[in-house]
Amino acid sequence: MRIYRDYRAVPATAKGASAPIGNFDGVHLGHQAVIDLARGAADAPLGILTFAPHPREYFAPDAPPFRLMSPAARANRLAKLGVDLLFELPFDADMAAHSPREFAQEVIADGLGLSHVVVGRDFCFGQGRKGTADMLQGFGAEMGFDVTISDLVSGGAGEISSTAIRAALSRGAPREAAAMLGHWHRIEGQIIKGFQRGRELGYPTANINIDGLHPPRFGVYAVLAEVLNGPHAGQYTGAASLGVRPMFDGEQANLETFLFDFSGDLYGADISVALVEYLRPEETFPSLEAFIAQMDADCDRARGVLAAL
Ligand SMILES: Cc1cc2nc3c(=O)[nH]c(=O)nc-3n(C[C@H](O)[C@H](O)[C@H](O)COP(=O)(O)O)c2cc1C
Ligand SMILES: Nc1ncnc2c1ncn2[C@@H]1O[C@H](COP(=O)(O)OP(=O)(O)O)[C@@H](O)[C@H]1O
Repeated sequence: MRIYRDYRAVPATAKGASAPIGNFDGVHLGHQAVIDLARGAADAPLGILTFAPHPREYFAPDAPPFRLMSPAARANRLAKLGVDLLFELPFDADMAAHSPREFAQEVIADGLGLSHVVVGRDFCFGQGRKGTADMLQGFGAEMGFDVTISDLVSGGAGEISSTAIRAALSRGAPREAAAMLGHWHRIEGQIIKGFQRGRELGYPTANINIDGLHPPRFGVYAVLAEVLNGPHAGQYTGAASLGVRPMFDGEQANLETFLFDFSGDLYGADISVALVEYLRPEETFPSLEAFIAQMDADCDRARGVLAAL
């Protein structure tokens, strides 16, 4: 998958793609359906037209974090779906100032040269969100690209949306989130140094920062982990603690993963951690012995959960 960030500098070899437009936060089943429509619509490379940062982050930079995934995690997921060309355009003052017509002309037609575009029925675009899916179809007829308008995909229990997935994660229901995502909810990042306490407790953990991401319910989870690079790259099972570590008066929330049956140095590698089951909230314990006994019990339970998958 090739990634382009400047719509004014897309080479001729990357033009002509068939692409859905959207934020694709989570790359959930609804997103996958529009991606499949774009894949099937034209005999052309499969593209994605998306933005980074998310437009809501641009317009409301101080709002609480809501993203399900970082742009890097989104790119990894899209590459796995067979996307050829990712147009990850910066959402900035220049982009926000495009009227619907200017966006269609300068970005879609001239910049990316898309042959086919797929958007959902509720799609809005351009300055002030004034552009609609029907307007885009009109621009396409004029400017030379086809537009498919997709109906919204619903799951068994209702509409599939990033909002509903966030709500499931906030409740500590990662399986409900996974049913809407079509895959486990994963948190990805680079393994950073913590306070080096874990190894003394017998539970060294691979820590990642969760800044900028929607926080799932804090607590202990059974997890599937993938170390993405470095000498220990591979798949692991584990137990992870998401939160602020009240036992040690932590403040900065992070995700700390203990990998089963592993020892080695993981600092600097990237890890992708899939939340499978919520086991319990974070707690404080009267002694380190009691804390370690609880972590032993957590790991036994997590092994059972993961063995049953
Ligand atoms: C299975 C598991 C359960 C945990 N449960 C708690 C908990 O209930 N309360 C808490 O404060 N920290 C909990 N933690 C986080 C540990 O406090 C943290 O990983 C440890 O202090 C290591 O910190 P460090 O990586 O900064 O050295 C848990 C960690 C694991 C792996
Ligand atoms: N089974 C394991 N699971 C997770 N990390 C491990 C494991 N074994 C060794 N490590 C290494 O130990 C480091 C964590 O040790 P820890 O004492 O918790 O320090 P930190 O506070 O920096 O997280 C990890 O980043 C990794 O390099």
